[in-house]
Amino acid sequence: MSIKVQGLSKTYAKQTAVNNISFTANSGRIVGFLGPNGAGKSTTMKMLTGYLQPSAGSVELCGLDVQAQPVAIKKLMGYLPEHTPLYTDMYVQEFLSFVASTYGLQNADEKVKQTIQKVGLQAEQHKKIAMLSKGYKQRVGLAQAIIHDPQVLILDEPTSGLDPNQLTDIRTLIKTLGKDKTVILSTHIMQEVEALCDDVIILHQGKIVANQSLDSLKNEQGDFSLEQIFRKLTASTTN
Ligand SMILES: Nc1ncnc2c1ncn2[C@@H]1O[C@H](COP(=O)(O)OP(=O)(O)OP(=O)(O)O)[C@@H](O)[C@H]1O
Repeated sequence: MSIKVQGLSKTYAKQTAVNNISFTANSGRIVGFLGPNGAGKSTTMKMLTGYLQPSAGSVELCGLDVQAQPVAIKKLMGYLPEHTPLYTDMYVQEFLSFVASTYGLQNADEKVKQTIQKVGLQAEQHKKIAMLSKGYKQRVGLAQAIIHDPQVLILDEPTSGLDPNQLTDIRTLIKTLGKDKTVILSTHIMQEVEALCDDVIILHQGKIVANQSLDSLKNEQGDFSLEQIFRKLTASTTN
């Protein structure tokens, strides 16, 4: 099992953003992490990657505790945050070489070249990151997440800001990556979930309201579209 989350909670001051959630995810599966704005998706993803300390509960990636082994964890997983913190004064190639060096990668130049090709940054590689359009900055974010070939990929809204052509390219890439990795991705685009995901976790007000394969969720809910199912499961306001 690549990801094991048990009793995970996060409270910011008085607000409970994530409320005692547990789930697992396996290699070779792409998990869609869905929920309305403010449901707790980004907060959960930050805890999965060790960037945020949970208020309670634990996360294991490939058998390692995220809090106890933060350095080992970084090598196992790639993370594309919602707002990618890029070194915007660096050139694309220079930045990716820097990232490769932080992982101590062998054949770093070759890895940088391959990654630039994978995410379609060839034409932009000699530009400063600050000069790139939003969609291309997103590609640099994705490149830094995959350059070390991690077993687990956590992608927070990976296709936000991409034009329709870029969307197709990046979805194809994520689908390919998902064949031998565990991918958790958040998105608000139901079409994307249909196109990419094997499994779906829906969060609502910090709690899990659905956690199953996409097929079983759709079968269970009869003739409803995924959008209708999402609305039904996230309609109540109990807080
Ligand atoms: N640093 C913070 N301090 C206080 N509250 C926070 C902080 N970060 C997030 N929250 C709150 O926690 C809740 C969950 O936020 P989170 O960003 O995890 O939601 P989300 O599901 O990713 O939303 P979106 O789809 O809008 O990106 C929200 O109510 C948010 O206002």
